[in-house]
Amino acid sequence: MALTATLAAVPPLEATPAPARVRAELRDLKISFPRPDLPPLEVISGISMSVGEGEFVAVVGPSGSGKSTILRALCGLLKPSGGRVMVDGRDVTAPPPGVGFMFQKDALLPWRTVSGNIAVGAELGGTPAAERPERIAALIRLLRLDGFEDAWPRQLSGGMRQRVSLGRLLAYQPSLMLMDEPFGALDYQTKIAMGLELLRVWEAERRSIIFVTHDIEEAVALADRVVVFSARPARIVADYKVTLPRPRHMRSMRSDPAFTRLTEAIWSDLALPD
Ligand SMILES: Nc1ncnc2c1ncn2[C@@H]1O[C@H](COP(=O)(O)OP(=O)(O)OP(=O)(O)O)[C@@H](O)[C@H]1O
Repeated sequence: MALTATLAAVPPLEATPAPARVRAELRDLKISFPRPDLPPLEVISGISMSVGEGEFVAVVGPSGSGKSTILRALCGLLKPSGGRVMVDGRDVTAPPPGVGFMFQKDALLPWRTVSGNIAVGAELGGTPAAERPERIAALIRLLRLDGFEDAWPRQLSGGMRQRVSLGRLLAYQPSLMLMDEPFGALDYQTKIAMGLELLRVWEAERRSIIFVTHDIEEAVALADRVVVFSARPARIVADYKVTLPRPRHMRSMRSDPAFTRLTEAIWSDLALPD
């Protein structure tokens, strides 16, 4: 595969052909935080990007560059200092309907079972009560949690807990999933397995995803696009289209020269040491 095709940086927003439907859009977004006795801390300095329907976009960048901050802005938890944050064409001023969040640390309710935790998503997402049992059972099968329906969170491994969190997120039926290092706390093998699990689910359900990670290989392995942030104040230093075929197979992909070239290009963008 030609290097230029694999590493083709997506042109700036104005020139990007419109995806089928834009789910989320940041337009010249600026975010600063006030500080006592100091000038405001400028965290985001003019970021423009959009995420199309069913698109999987990974965001990588140095620690403290503002990756979580843009997710919080998309959730309506932060007011921009400038520019616009839009979900489904509307400016975000409060948590928008249809946007679901998943963090590194699971936030399962310890007093609810696996089914009960997934049910929270269905309840919040407005699934009619009569349809919930079937939907929850389908998610339990999809996430390979069969046999653990009645287990308590404390009885689960870290990977299983994140699968339940993912089940709860999917039960909410979000049109946009914001994932902030969801597998960052897991061991290497479980992280790879969870990445594959997420891809399988995403291929079945095709929700739009913004996936923040520190892990360049994870970003390339999972996403349709990888957006690279600079150090704070963040701007976009690259926006790569990942042309690796789907479904993705971790082992063969890791030996694909296109995979290596892309991870190395991002490594250079982030100015990581050799
Ligand atoms: N509510 C807040 N008030 C003041 N400063 C904040 C606030 N939230 C975030 N910051 C600052 O904004 C910067 C970016 O934080 P953010 O959590 O978005 O970075 P990140 O790229 O997600 O980092 P990491 O990769 O380490 O998780 C940091 O310097 C942080 O201290």
